[in-house]
Amino acid sequence: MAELAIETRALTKQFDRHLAVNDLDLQVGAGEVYGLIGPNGAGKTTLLRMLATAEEPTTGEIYIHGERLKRDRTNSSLKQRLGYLPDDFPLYDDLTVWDYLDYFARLYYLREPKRSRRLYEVLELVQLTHKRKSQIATLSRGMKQRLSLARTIIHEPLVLLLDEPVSGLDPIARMQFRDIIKSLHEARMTIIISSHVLSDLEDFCTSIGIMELGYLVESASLQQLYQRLSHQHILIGVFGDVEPLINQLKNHPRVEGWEIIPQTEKVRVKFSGNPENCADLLRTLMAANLAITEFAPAQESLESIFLKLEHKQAS
Ligand SMILES: Nc1ncnc2c1ncn2[C@@H]1O[C@H](COP(=O)(O)OP(=O)(O)OP(=O)(O)O)[C@@H](O)[C@H]1O
Repeated sequence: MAELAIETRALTKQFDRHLAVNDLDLQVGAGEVYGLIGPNGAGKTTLLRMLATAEEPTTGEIYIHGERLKRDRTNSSLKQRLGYLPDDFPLYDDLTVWDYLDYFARLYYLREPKRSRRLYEVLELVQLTHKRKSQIATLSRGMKQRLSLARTIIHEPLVLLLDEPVSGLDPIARMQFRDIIKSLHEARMTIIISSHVLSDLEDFCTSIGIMELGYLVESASLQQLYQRLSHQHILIGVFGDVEPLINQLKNHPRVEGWEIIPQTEKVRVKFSGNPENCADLLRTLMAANLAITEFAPAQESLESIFLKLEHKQAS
């Protein structure tokens, strides 16, 4: 893995007799978008709050870019590198978008002319430039969430911690939020984003971690997950008789099974392998002079992969 942006070692948080986060070793590489999935009460918020120094760990350690993070006053510059969007942060309805962001920029000691420049920059990024003079009360829910994100990044943090930022947003608002996350990812920010629904995160995360009952039960890059578990189907069509196709399939080491689709000249093939193996199968069929009319690999969704891992709640 590249340089670690976030690392926790045996991180634990206990509330009375309840372990909300349990002996957690998390590693997030610099520049990753790490999706943290888990059902209600799994410990996601508690973990993010500890990473944001809003909560004191009971035991264990946190490192940000290799530097030990503490809640005391010893490392204020390190804390400046963090941006935290809690799931319930209030907005001030009476303020305009501009005044709200300006207020937070001042809290971070941004001075003019840099402050205005930065405000325009973040407004552009969250697509709210045209709303800068509007009162917050008049914004849609999606716009309010984008404004909250703008506040969270106003001081150009290196690490962004987002607690369920898309829950409650409609599909279009989600898509807009996702596009902004993609831009932040391109700008090499490291992002942890939590949700209790995998499908919210799957298409823009580079890694996924699953929490259940305070434990991190899975943590891997998307690529690793696909490689580890991906069994795919390939729909193959031939012109004419399917028998010669079946004979070829029998001899291919990556073919695990097949099913002839009734009343068609198509076969659904169960296949284990990467895209290169897939290309190899197609080459073999062509070399055998089969009249292929269709060759359509379909990758399994992450959701069904997780169901196989039996993290049913998280899916
Ligand atoms: N301040 C607190 N005092 C006591 N218990 C707490 C406190 N904060 C969290 N907990 C408990 O710790 C557990 C983990 O809660 P947490 O909010 O971290 O989960 P979560 O995964 O973020 O869930 P959600 O999706 O509901 O936000 C829960 O059982 C919760 O009741």
